Amino acid sequence: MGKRQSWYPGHMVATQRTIRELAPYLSAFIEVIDARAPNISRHQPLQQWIGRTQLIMVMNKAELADPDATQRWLGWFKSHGVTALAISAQNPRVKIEVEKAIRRILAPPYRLAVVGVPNVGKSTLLNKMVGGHRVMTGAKPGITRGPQWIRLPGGWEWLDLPGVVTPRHSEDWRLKVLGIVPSTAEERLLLVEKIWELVVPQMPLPENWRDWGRSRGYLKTGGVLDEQRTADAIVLAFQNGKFGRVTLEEPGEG
Ligand SMILES: Nc1nc2c(ncn2[C@@H]2O[C@H](COP(=O)(O)OP(=O)(O)OP(=O)(O)O)[C@@H](O)[C@H]2O)c(=O)[nH]1
Repeated sequence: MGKRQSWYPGHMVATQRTIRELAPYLSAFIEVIDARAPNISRHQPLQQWIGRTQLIMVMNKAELADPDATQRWLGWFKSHGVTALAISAQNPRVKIEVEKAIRRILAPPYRLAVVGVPNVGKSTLLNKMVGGHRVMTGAKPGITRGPQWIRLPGGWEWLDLPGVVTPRHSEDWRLKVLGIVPSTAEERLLLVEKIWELVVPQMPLPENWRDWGRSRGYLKTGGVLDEQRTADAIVLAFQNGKFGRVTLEEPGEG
């Protein structure tokens, strides 16, 4: 219980202060969200923290999301006056796509920072945007990891800041399914039921997830199914898109 309440609050206070202080010097904040859960993977207070600085919503891991749902989300953001784009940070063309989108709405110099909840692909995106220019500073205790500017030709200035913010609904099963909030082994035995309900209609899969585990040979001594190993494997496979492209929330749901 205690662990749930103290989802690194000290870190959050520091992040909020850093973001508030930096906002006036930046052209835009790039908020990376998970395209499979674009609302609950947002950090709602961010808009308020950054004041009048532009917010660009980047729906990452789009290749894992339902493409029709992604279109609905892009339309929803547009209708709410929010600049949004759907990307795959692992795609080799991502730098070109993101730069093009930014050029459309901002003028140089482009002073940008990437923020977002854990595991949405912030580092992957930043590394793609700055190529080999990223300055790695130690994240170990005792080594200060402050924000650093990475200046590139063409007026691109990326701020390498430890921009992790916390998800608001940290108990939401969807954030656990996506690996944004860590799940316990026990929770994964419940998450697997939800995943199975979602993916069975889309894929040729056995009706019961346990049969999937048996077919993979996830057995303990004596031939008994290893439920935990099966559940862990299913959660991981879902996160990596092995059970198809699934979006977990629709615009306007809540
Ligand atoms: N399938 C897929 N995986 C991605 C994509 N972008 C990042 N990842 C993976 O998602 C995981 C998290 O990526 P990171 O770039 O470390 O995410 P982060 O937001 O910096 O994570 P924190 O350091 O926890 O804040 C890694 O395993 C990446 O390889 C994407 O577009 N598609």
